[in-house]
Amino acid sequence: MSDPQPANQADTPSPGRTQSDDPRRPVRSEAPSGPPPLDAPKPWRTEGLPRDQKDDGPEGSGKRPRNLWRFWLVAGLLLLGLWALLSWQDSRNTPPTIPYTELIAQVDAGNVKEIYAKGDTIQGELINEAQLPDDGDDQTTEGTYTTFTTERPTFAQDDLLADLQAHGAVVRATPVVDQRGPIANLVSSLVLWGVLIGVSVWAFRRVAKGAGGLGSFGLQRNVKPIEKTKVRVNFSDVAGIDEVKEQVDEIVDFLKNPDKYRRVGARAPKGILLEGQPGTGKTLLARATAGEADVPFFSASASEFIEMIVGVGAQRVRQLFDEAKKVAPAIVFIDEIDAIGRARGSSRASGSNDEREQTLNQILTEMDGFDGTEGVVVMAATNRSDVLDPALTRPGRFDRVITVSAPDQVGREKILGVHTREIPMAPDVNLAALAKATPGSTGADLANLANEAALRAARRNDQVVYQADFTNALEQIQLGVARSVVIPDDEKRRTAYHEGGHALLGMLQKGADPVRKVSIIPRGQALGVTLSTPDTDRYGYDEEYLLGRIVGALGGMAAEGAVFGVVTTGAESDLRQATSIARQMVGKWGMSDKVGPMTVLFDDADPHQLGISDDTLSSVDAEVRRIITECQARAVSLLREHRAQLDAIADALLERETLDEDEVYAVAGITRSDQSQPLPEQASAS
Ligand SMILES: Nc1ncnc2c1ncn2[C@@H]1O[C@H](COP(=O)(O)OP(=O)(O)OP(=O)(O)O)[C@@H](O)[C@H]1O
Ligand SMILES: [Zn+2]
Repeated sequence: MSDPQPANQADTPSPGRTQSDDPRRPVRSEAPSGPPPLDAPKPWRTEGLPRDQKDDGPEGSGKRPRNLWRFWLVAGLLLLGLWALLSWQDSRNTPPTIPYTELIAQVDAGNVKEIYAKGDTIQGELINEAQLPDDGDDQTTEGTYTTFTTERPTFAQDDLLADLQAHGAVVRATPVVDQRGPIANLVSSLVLWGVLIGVSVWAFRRVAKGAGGLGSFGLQRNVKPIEKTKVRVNFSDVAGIDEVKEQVDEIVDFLKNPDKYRRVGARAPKGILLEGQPGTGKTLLARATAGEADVPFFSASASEFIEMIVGVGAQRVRQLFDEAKKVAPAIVFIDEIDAIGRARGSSRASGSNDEREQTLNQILTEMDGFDGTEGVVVMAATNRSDVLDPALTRPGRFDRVITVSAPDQVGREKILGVHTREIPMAPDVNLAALAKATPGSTGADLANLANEAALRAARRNDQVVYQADFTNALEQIQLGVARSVVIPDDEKRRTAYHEGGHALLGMLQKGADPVRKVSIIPRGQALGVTLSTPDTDRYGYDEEYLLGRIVGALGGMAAEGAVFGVVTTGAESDLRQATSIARQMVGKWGMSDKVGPMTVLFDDADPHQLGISDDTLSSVDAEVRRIITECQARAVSLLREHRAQLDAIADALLERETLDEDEVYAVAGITRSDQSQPLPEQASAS
């Protein structure tokens, strides 16, 4: 799941659980052992491309085995040549073997210059050339010889040493004859060094290439080319974001009929920046644009560029654009552009700065280089357009920014429609109801929901998917996967009161999001869960609502305190959530008279560096503490006042473990109808 669920989820976790702390995107419901994201970003994507269309050229994915093969072939040939040379030299230099009696004869003739003996093997050199004896020994060769080798028979009784000395021959301990000629020695040492140096250079390059060029040798061929992809996704696969689709329509038209624009000297926008939270379909939209225009799609993830050694990122950018220009009209898509496009000096930039800047500069250079007639349109995606370097959004670069936001209820229904096209569904499936129950969900969340529902039917071996599959899948996604652990009775009771506290306060406060589900079945790290979601999509919140959220978040701890008089670790994430909302109220949304209407809290920056004084910061702390303390007092007093209702919910939870919306309101004796009055929708999403 790439995106938070629209759930105000209050739970009793063990330590270590993280929660979204932005109340505008109510709390993320974690499915701790949920499936991996459907579309995990890969550096170079290959999309739905039939095998035969894949560009699998010499630099394609088949590169690695091929180059290795060539390497071993060359190395093998070299070794073979060396071996042949050496044995030729050896054969030329190997002295002929003579009979021992011949040696004795030469010694007696005084013709032996020097002798080298090791054990019974004797080598030596004559003073004058002598005729080889023709004794039929197959080891002797015809002709004359000066150097020789021979074996001394073990039964020989002569005193060879005395004989040799008597005839003035030199007896040595080192070989008289060098077995290897000088050429062979030179060649073998050269080859040895060559191989050593070659192997180390090769290994170094492999390492230096990092992910880019594993297993290849040769630098230029190493920059991984871009998967050119024929896209088979088009606008019919993108739903619920019609206003955004309209904005890219013009680009589709330009890519389809570049001449129409060229004729009148009109230029296509060079860069389009798609901005929006994860999972809203930015990548999908870019691909669909390419699919709709029927042009090649080049996709790269910016974070991949900066994992390389310095210089390679820029080189790959150059290649990306070169490849695109070759087949223009085309779309170049750069995902996660904020990974390289963060404003300089920003604190959370990752990767080496040099590499980031070089890569970014290369992208800017490439974009500046277009005169708009090449037909290459650059699309980039980010979920943090606020941190981007202004150089990126200057005119002539990514000057068209399209915000892709989470779909509204109608949009969600359409997206569910897209993702259930291939799913056989029972007549009871009600996509509209599902869309209503999933405010804040993104396209990716909904795609995941549809898939999870289908998986449930498949596990049952069913032919069709029922509404219950969808609602159960949704529950699992929103609440987490149930765990089968045995919880001791007293802890269960405490959890029942803890969740009961959250639920009751959620139901009692005017304007709060309705409670949808309360459960004391342990899920993931949590011992229990209370889920509230709004009735309608909400885009902005008022102070009263936010205070209600804090009161509700503190409700679990307050209930445990009121009933058992103890504080447990179960409130950790509740406290984090409450604190986070309070801090943002004071530091971001101007909801404190003391601090006033100014921004003190910045997402990315240290307030000190921005010149916020310590005085101001400590008054923020004081205001946060005041808000939380007041909310806590309110939680405690509300629960005391409504203790009977709290007991009723806790008892029902102990008995049934999970209560749905109707049940929990019934148990508490609260009627829902007059509960929520939708707030006027505000357009400001940030
Ligand atoms: N508007 C939509 N219509 C249909 N399906 C959608 C839509 N939005 C998202 N999806 C589904 O969610 C998946 C993930 O979306 P996508 O990768 O395009 O999101 P993204 O905004 O690029 O996310 P990220 O920022 O994480 O890369 C898509 O492959 C698609 O299945
Ligand atoms: Zn809690």
